[in-house]
Amino acid sequence: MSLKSAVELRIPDILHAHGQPMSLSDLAAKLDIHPEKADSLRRLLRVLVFSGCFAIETNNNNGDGKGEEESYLLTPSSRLLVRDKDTGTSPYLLAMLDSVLLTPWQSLGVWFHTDVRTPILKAHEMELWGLTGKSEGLNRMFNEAMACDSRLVSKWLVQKQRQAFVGLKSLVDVGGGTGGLTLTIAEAFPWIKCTVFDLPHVVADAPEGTLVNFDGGNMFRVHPTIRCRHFQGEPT
Ligand SMILES: C[S@@+](CC[C@H](N)C(=O)[O-])C[C@H]1O[C@@H](n2cnc3c(N)ncnc32)[C@H](O)[C@@H]1O
Repeated sequence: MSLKSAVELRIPDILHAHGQPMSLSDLAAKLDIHPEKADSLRRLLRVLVFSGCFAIETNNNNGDGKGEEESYLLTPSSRLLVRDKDTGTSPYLLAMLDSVLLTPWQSLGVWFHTDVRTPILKAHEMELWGLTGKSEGLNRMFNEAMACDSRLVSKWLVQKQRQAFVGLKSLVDVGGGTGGLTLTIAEAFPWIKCTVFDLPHVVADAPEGTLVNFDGGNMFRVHPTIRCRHFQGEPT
């Protein structure tokens, strides 16, 4: 939850934009937090330094051990939290730490005594993809989370695994979300007719005017005629 707070406060973006170690006082000023919370900010950052999310530098401007000030900087893991088109994974982190996914943990022990299929179903009386179909905000949050996760690997896939696409004329990404992965494939291999198949409320949130066709339906009821399928994650 400390990391979630840091992402909500956009600390990774601020440290990234600063371009050099940032002092606690500069960071507090930039965040515009309540003056009484400066020490709480220092404690929050300490926790995240301890877990390797941020690094700390101590500057002694006078060289006499007095007037030392801590400065913070990104590490390789927190660099992945900078909101960036290709590698930013903040949307994924925020979705995974959203109350809709944390609430089921509160009744995990009880769930073991029941015949209910998943802890999410037990807590919300509906599976995750049903819940996203009922709330536009939740739908968008999860679609962005899935897309940023896919973007992280999509460049590697089309550059390092090109042979997997040789000879393909068409491809359907079943459960392909809003096309985070398939858009990269379509741009890299424009001769492949790419389609994303996902639930209607998900494809409704997909970008328009791209090289990818979007088709909405339930994968357990509709079986498109295709020669290559991409699956990610467990079917619900
Ligand atoms: C782990 S996510 C995969 C996300 C995707 N690979 C991307 O890049 O965004 C699983 C996807 O399966 C979809 N899904 C779940 N149940 C489905 C069903 N019955 N029919 C079609 N799609 C379904 C969800 O809507 C979700 O987008």
